[in-house]
Amino acid sequence: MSTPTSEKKALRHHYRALRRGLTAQQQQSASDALLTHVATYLDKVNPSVVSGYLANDGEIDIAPILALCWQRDITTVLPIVDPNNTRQLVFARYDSSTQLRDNTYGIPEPVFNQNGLVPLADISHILLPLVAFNLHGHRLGMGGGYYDTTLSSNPHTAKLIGVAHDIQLCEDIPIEPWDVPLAGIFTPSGFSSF
Ligand SMILES: Nc1nc2c(c(=O)[nH]1)N(C=O)[C@@H](CNc1ccc(C(=O)N[C@@H](CCC(=O)O)C(=O)O)cc1)CN2
Ligand SMILES: Nc1ncnc2c1ncn2[C@@H]1O[C@H](COP(=O)(O)OP(=O)(O)OP(=O)(O)O)[C@@H](O)[C@H]1O
Repeated sequence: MSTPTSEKKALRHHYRALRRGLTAQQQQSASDALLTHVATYLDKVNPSVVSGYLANDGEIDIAPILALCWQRDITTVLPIVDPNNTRQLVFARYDSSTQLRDNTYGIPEPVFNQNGLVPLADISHILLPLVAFNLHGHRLGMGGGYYDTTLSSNPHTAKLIGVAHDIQLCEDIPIEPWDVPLAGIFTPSGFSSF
């Protein structure tokens, strides 16, 4: 029987393969185009603390965006998969001197250090890596439930903004009760807010 969970699994497989299939040149131009949209947005909203990610598995590379934040004195943080607490993320300060190590999924993340942690409540904007998205603010992530669980079980005021390649647009994303909606999405073709 097809369930939202099994449908999500099949969609994840499809959209992860699509983004991994982009050439290095397509990835580079996607990242360049994204930077121009985000730079305009940063000028407008002047965020205090931005959460990002380090691209993996064909995700669009936002390293230039994080570097731009540093130039503008905007604090940047990265998620850390909490090894002691299933499905929870914590957030650690990230700058050019941050020591990284690979997490359990092979994604680089800051070495856990109590002093470097930034409370979720202090984050103004979270750039969420997506596997697929629709234009109503629904998203499909990697399936760990990390962002959904963290954002639904801890108080926060962060604006949730997805980041994806245009080819990750999918109008039939199954919606489950715990899915936390996005306020907007950046793709190389622009910014949409919902
Ligand atoms: N770059 C990046 N960083 C991120 C995320 C992300 O999606 N992208 N996350 C967003 O949540 C968190 C990590 N969540 C992840 C959840 C599952 C898998 C993953 O590869 N799952 C395997 C199955 C692993 C297993 O259970 O054995 C797979 O689907 O193949 C990766 C990251 C935090 N950091
Ligand atoms: N708020 C929550 N409370 C309890 N379980 C949850 C919650 N959110 C997600 N889960 C669990 O996590 C699993 C993965 O959720 P889902 O398929 O929505 O992941 P995702 O949105 O792709 O992942 P992510 O949030 O990491 O980007 C679900 O099967 C569900 O069991």
